[in-house]
Amino acid sequence: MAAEGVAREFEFDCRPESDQSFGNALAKARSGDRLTVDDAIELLTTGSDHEGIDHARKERVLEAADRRRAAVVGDEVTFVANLNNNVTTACDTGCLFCNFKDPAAAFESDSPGESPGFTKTPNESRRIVERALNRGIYEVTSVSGLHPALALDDEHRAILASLDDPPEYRPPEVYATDPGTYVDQISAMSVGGVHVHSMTPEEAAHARRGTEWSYREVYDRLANAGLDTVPGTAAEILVEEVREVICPTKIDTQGWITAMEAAAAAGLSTTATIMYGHVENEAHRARHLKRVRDLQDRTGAITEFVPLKFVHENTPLYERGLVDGGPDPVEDELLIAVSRLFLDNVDHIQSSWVKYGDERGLKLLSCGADDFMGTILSEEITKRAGGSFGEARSIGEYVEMIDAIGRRPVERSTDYTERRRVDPDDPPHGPQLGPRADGTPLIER
Ligand SMILES: C[S@@+](CC[C@H](N)C(=O)[O-])C[C@H]1O[C@@H](n2cnc3c(N)ncnc32)[C@H](O)[C@@H]1O
Ligand SMILES: Nc1c(NC[C@H](O)[C@H](O)[C@H](O)CO)[nH]c(=O)[nH]c1=O
Ligand SMILES: N[C@@H](Cc1ccc(O)cc1)C(=O)O
Ligand code: SF4
Repeated sequence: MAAEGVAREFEFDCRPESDQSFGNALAKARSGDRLTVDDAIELLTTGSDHEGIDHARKERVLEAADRRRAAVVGDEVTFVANLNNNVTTACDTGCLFCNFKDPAAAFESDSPGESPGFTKTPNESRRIVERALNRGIYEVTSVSGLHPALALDDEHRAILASLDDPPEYRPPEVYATDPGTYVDQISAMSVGGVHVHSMTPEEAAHARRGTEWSYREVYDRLANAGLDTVPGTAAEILVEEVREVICPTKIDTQGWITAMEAAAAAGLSTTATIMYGHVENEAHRARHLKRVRDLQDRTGAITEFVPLKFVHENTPLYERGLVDGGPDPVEDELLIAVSRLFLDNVDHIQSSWVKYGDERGLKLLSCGADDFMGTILSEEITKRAGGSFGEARSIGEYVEMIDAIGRRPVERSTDYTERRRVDPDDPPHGPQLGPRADGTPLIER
């Protein structure tokens, strides 16, 4: 384990410096002017002309963001009744911030011992979604490792099998469990009117490897199979010098943007994320926000922005001493606030109780965030990285927490087009927007 204070310093080209002043940046933020990257650097650092955070200035940034949130979306706090159903943990991509993955070799039929993670067949996925639908959920989120046997569809499988040296491909027969194709999994999960939120840009890249297919072709076929919206993870930090350190074999910034544009062109709306608090600095965060805002100017397809705090405990970045922890709470607050102020074209900013816990997650709802994520019912990414805030929230817990901070609890659909205000004084509380939801509580405690 890395001891405190021994984290390696990186010689990045991009430094948190600017020609702007904190005062000017704050004035622009308050009056609703579109912010520049330099403005964002000033706000994220509370002034790049001095070391450390100025707490009085920080409060001014948070206050401006909270006001902006109130002006854009009012006092509603939304949440979704959803299920996470990740298909497989097999992944050889080797991102240094990730402990969700297991080496694919551990899943081969002749591998000794039990494999540490899981791979589900399409039938298993269907049964899991069916059961959750009966409990009232209406969204399934599915993000997975890049299993070497996963191909887009049968045609893609045949192409990969015919290549002399196929990229990251091994036939399903090699493995103890066949995950089927992406199209098999999506159509299996697309049952009973559930909304399928799946196929990140990284997964879409895996679904076209070894072919000349465009991302548009891939997302068109997936949409035909029942895909509804796309999670904008795999964004991490959209600056090459950071990706080279934390995820050197992942798609690059341009690849991520191309995939997101293709999803939008295929008629799918998306979320967008940032995974922050590892080796990057405030100038990288600011540039990332600019790339997301530019993308949204072109597509208008991003329904929400999701800041993901880096959870460090069990990750190679931490174990190898490249970082000595994740972001501190002040950085979380400023990141949420500046996301709200900078992304003037994205309506919703999510606070993740999985990453921050309830107490900090609620605080972030007063720093610019207005969405409190989903019930999820199962969680593996953060848990495996060392997070400990649990795997589910009930509608009752949502209502109680949101009411306690004086805001209005609202159940929403994935794309926010359907919304239902929940009356805190009329329990019991259960989901009502799902195709089989009848208001029965999702989780009995
Ligand atoms: C685990 S991957 C699964 C989907 C797919 N393999 C991909 O990379 O897009 C989904 C996302 O989880 C997030 N993630 C992984 N490990 C994390 C960690 N230790 N802390 C915070 N977020 C993490 C990353 O943002 C990553 O893009
Ligand atoms: N922030 C996290 C999420 N957010 C996704 C939501 O649950 C939901 O799918 C989305 O808002 C679309 O409606 N999911 C996680 O599993 N972990 C997070 O940290
Ligand atoms: N699965 C991601 C979170 C996520 C999922 C879907 C989204 O649309 C956005 C974010 C994580 O836990 O880190
Ligand atoms: S972040 Fe995704 S691609 Fe990277 S190692 Fe983890 S599961 Fe694999």
